[in-house]
Formats: sequence, C-alpha cells, structure tokens
Amino acid sequence: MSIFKLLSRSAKPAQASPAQTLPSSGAAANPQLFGHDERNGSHKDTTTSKKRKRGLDNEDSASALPADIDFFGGASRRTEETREDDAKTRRTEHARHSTDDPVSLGREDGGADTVEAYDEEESKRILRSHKLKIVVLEDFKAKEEEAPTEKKKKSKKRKSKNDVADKKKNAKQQLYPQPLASFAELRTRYGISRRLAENLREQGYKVPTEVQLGALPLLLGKRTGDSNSSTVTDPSGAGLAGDVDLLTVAPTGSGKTIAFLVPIINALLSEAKTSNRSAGPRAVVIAPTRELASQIVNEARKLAKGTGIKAALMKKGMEVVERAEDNVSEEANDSPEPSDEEHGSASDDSDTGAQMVQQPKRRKRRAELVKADILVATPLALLNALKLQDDKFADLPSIRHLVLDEADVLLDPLFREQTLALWNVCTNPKLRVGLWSATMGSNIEALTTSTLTARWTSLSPPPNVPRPPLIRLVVGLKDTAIPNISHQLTYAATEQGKLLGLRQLLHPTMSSSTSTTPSLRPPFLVFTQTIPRAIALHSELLYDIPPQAGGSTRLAVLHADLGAAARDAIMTRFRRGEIWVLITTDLLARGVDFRGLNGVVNYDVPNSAAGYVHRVGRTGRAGRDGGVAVTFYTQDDIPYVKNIANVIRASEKLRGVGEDEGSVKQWLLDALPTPSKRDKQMLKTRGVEARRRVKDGEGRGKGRISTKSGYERRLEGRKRGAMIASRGLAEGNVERKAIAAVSESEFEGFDE
Ligand SMILES: Nc1ncnc2c1ncn2[C@@H]1O[C@H](COP(=O)(O)OP(=O)(O)OP(=O)(O)O)[C@@H](O)[C@H]1O
Repeated sequence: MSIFKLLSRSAKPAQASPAQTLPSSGAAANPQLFGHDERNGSHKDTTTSKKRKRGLDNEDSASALPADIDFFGGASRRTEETREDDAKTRRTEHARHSTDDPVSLGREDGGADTVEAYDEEESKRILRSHKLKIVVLEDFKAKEEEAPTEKKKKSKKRKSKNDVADKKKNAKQQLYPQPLASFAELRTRYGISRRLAENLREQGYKVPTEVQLGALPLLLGKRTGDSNSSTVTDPSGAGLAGDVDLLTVAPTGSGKTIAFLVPIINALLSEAKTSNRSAGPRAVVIAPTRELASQIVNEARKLAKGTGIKAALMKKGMEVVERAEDNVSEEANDSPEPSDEEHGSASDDSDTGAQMVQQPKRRKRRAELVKADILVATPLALLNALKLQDDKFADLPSIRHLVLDEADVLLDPLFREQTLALWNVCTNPKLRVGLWSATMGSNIEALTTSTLTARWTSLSPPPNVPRPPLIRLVVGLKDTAIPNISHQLTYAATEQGKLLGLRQLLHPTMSSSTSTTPSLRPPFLVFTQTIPRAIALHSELLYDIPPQAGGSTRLAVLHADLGAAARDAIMTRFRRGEIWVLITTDLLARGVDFRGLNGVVNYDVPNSAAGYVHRVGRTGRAGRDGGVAVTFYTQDDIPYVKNIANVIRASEKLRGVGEDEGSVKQWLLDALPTPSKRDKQMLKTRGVEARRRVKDGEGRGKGRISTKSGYERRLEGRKRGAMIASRGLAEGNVERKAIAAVSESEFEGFDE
C-alpha cells in the first residue's frame, strides 16, 4: 500500500490521521538528548547534596537529580511507576512554594522564594551528565594584565614564564555555572521579565534543553535570591555575571534560538528605560538564509509578545540608519527625486510587523527607516542597507547584541567578508557577541578571538569598560549528528539507482515495509547538490504521487533562484502539511525548523561532514524520536563518503547502537578510502564533480536527471516501443538494443 494512498484516506488529506504515529510529529516527550550515563552510576554519588535532601533519598544516583533535570534517564527508560514518583516529587516542590504556577514563583522584583542553588559539586555532576563543557576560551583581561608584567620583570624571566603558564592554564579553565533546572527558575533566580516568562510558558516549554540549561545562566548572569547576594558571579568564581561573549556548539534542534533570544529580549527590556529607542536597533541577529532569518523573527515575536520589544526581518527597501545624504536631501526637498524602485515597494514589508517610520520631508528614496529593537537579517541584505556612497558602510553604534546564527557558515569564505564587515560596523564598546552552531571548526574559534581583539583595539576612543571573556560552551560531541535519528547509508551505484531508491521510498513495497530498517514517511525533505538537479528531480517525480493523494501538489521544489514570495509560499505550504515531499538544495540544510518532519533524503551526498550533520538535523528536533535519514551514494561518491560514514557511526554510538548492529559496519569503514585534505576541500567548494559536469537535460551522462517526469517518459517510451514493435522485432539486434535503452530509462515505480 502506498503511503500516499494511506494518508489520503483521512478526512483531511493533508494530514496524517491521529491514529498514525508519525515518528517526528507531535510534542517531544523530552527535549534533552543526553544524561543516560547518569543511570550507569558513572558520576559521583551525591547523597549529601542539597537537592537530594529534598525528598529524593530513595532513588539511585541518576534519579537523585530533580525531576525536571532528569529527563534523560527518563526519556527512554522511565517506568510508569517512576514517572508517578517524579510527578509526586514535583508536586511536593510546588507545594513548598505555595503555588502551582511556575512563572509566578517569586516576587515581581524576582527576589525571595527561590529554590536553593546547587553547590559546585552538584553543578559539575549535572553539567557532565548532560555532556556540557564550558571553558574560558580567552580571558582577555588577564592577558592584558599579563603583558606589561612580562616586560617589566625581565630579570625574573623564569618566574614570569611560570606565571604566564599558570595564567594560560587558568584561561582555559573549565567553568561549572549553575545549571538551569527549569524555566520557572528564569523568573525566580534570574529575575527575567514576567511577560517574557509567561510567553515561554505559553509556548509549552517546560524542561530546558542542554544548551538552554548551560547557556541561559551564563548569559543572564545576575541571579536573584541566592543565599549570599542578589548579584553574584558563577560558583566557579570566573566573575562572569552575564557579561560574556559566547561561542556555543550544540546539536541541531536543541533549542539554540531560545537560548540566545531570551537573554537578548530580557536585556533590551531592562535597558528600555535608559536607552534611546529611536537611535536604531539594539540587537542584530545574522543568519545565512532568508528562511532561517524569517523563522528567527517569528520566534522572537512570540517570545517578546506584549513586551513592547519589536523584531523585524531585514527586507529590500528598509533603511537601518539615517545617512548623511538624507539630511542633504531634506533641503532639496522640492526638487524631483530619483525613483524608489531599486529599493522595492513598501508592500514587501507588510508582513514583517516592523514599525516603519515614514519620513515625509526626506528624500523619497530613503523613505523608510526600520524601527525595530531586534533586526534579523542575512549578511548581504543588511550590508546593502548600510552601504554609503563611497563604498564604505554606515556604523551601527546602537547595537549592543550581535548574534551569528550558524556562525561557522557565516565565517566561512562564502560569507566571511560580509559577516566581518557587519561585525566591524557594530562600534558600541559594550557590544556582546554570540556565535551559535551545531558545528564549529577550530579555525572559527581562532578567527573569533582575533576579530574580537582587532575590533577592541580599533575602537576610538579606547573603551573604558572591562573587556569580557570569550566563553565556549559545547554540548555533546562536537560536529556529531544527533543520536535520536536512524541513518541509512545506501549504495545506489548509479544515478538511475538513486532514482529507483527514491521511488522505493515514495512507494514502499510490502517487503521493504517489513524489513528491520525504519521506513521513511512523509513529510520529508530531499536534498540535491545543485539547483538544476533539484529542478530536474522535481520534474522527474511530478506525477509519482497519485491524484487521490493530492497528486503533484504534494511535491515541490525550493531553491535560491525562486523569488522571495514563492519561497515564502512553499515554506508555508510545507509547514501546513500541504506539501509532503520538498526537494531542495542546501538552502534548507541549516537552522530551519519543521517540527513534524519525519525524515531527510540525501539524494546527493552532502559536501562535508558538517553538511551531513545539518541536513539530517532537520528531523528529530527537540528530542523527538523516529526521524530517518537516508543517504544515497554512487560510484562517483565513494572517494568522499567515509566522512559521512564516520559521522553516522559516531551518532549511532551516542545512541548506544553496537558496532555490529549499526547501519555502518566496520567492513564498510575499512573499505572506504580516506579522502585527502584536498579532496575534502574540493568537495566542500564544488561538490561531486561528476554532477557539475553534466548539466540538466544535456545528453545521457551518468550525472543526469531527466527534466521530464517519469510519467511523461513512460508515455513516450511506450509510443516508441509500439513503433519499434510495429516495424517488426525480428529485424535484429538494433531494435532489441533500442528497446533495452528505452526500458532502462523508464522506471515504472512501485505500485501496490
Ligand atoms: N525547552 C524546550 N522544550 C521543548 N521544545 C523546545 C525547547 N526549546 C526549543 N524547543 C523547540 O525545539 C525546536 C528546535 O529549536 P531551534 O530551532 O532553536 O533549534 P537549533 O538548536 O537552533 O537547531 P539548528 O542547529 O538546526 O538551527 C523548535 O521547534 C523549538 O520550538
């Protein structure tokens, strides 16, 4: 039975019936990914800890964690009985605070009535069990203090060297800040705005994910109601108090967006009274694609609802700063003005929700000045808006918070120049920077450090504020795919084999549905290497979905050559469940969050291991189980596929899958060649060459995908076959070869 026919049986064909448990859909039981080792007793027993004293004495060391933190252990293995125990414990905790309303704990000023802080040992244990590692990557202040000391004390060179070594050691010191036990603590312990806390609760977030558990305390800094002080530093004594630049590496779908937005919105709210809101945006979030930027704006708006904080997506035609030429033109106001067409029309911005300020007396060309507190943009869109006549860029001194989402790609050669230019126009000495991604090479760390230093020393006048440290937070193993998805690495030999494999996924046969490997169910994404290949694959599959299941409307292609409106429309239809199979390029590989996505097909292998991590990370988000990632590879891909096989192996290891049971067996790893550095670089920049050489529709090369649908080609094939047959098949080999060629190209698909 075709999955499409099955799905189309429901009253609303666009959605699966509730009875069907589509793997990645629905609410995530537990958004956290790690912590199972707690149960194995790998950590120290904490019988004496404060939290344990609060009614958890009978549980083993893992369960000794507060219920809200111990979801890991619980996620896969917790019994009904222990769940009930946890619920009781939670109720007891709430009773202690005389309310069941998590966000209303504490007073308006955020004081009193908070749970006790963890001691350092317990903080360490919790952070370790959730695979969080936080280190001071660069303690610039200590370094600056160290420099003159070294100069002056030449005679004590040896001693000085020891000092430097000690300080270096300290600079890489590991931190164990208080982990965030629940979102309620954001209000009670960190005193975030009541409205912000309510907005978080309204969205149903209860348990913080690992990255939130570690990053929010670091970024919010100030803690209220702790026993010794209302404003305290972290227990490690690093003196952070929220004033840090942060580089975060955390798995895909682990909730990084909330982790960077909450502290920004909260800071903007507390600065609101003192800051000049008309001076321009105060926070900028840069993302590599328009789709991701628009998603971040939506998230920010939900979190900032009712707070007065505005978030806007940077669009064509928006102005961010008033420029000198605007003022000049004010005087020449009556003279004819150039057309404003190059900046797009105002209606383009109608869905942004940003307040556009009309400047009636100004030059028409610069008619709109965005008045948003948080501006979200792709690098080029923002740079274009800042471009001055002399090819320089206008400064943005109002920006206090800069976030680079998907920082590794933003600092990759493709975007590096633009991103650094934007970083440099943020001239506020109190600028705080956040770099976030699921993958981060060490070159990005080095680039971040050098950029921070270059920027700091170039500030004029020299800043009279302390220089914040650069902290690195890593969740889990760096550059690894999330453990909660099933991987399938499938050798398809040729392009035809891949097409056959994809059709098999669209129309699973009985034998494949009873096989042990999990089957892929719509909605899913299909990634190709290039735009022409995405377009061609879309044409090829256009009529593969039966009309009774919605036909060709269930299939769509999304790529960067489409206009903004078309891209938005496809995204909306896919999110609504109207499109079931979306063929795309790496445009959607990063950041984009489709909650109900059941799987990902790498029709063409990704260009790097990081590419694989991001692509497959579109499924299994927020801890959801059951997502499937299928990767086809051909003869042409063999030189490059080992990196991907290694990522799969590491992810399965995290999941606890044994070496013999995983989808990548040792013999395969041994057989695959290790790509050279040069090969990797070539792959990253150009993709698999064979697929570039053969352009869409040209000849019958091995990299070709037909631009005609399979259905159309079948019809043509039948006609041709009939003609050949009518000429008489007995005429010899020539015709037989022709028939063979036709039938090779006309795969019939899998019927029921
Ligand atoms: N604490 C939480 N509990 C449940 N769901 C959460 C929580 N935090 C975030 N989410 C949900 O998890 C999903 C993924 O979040 P988000 O897009 O921020 O992930 P990400 O870490 O930025 O991923 P990527 O690396 O792919 O960009 C979103 O749908 C978000 O609403």
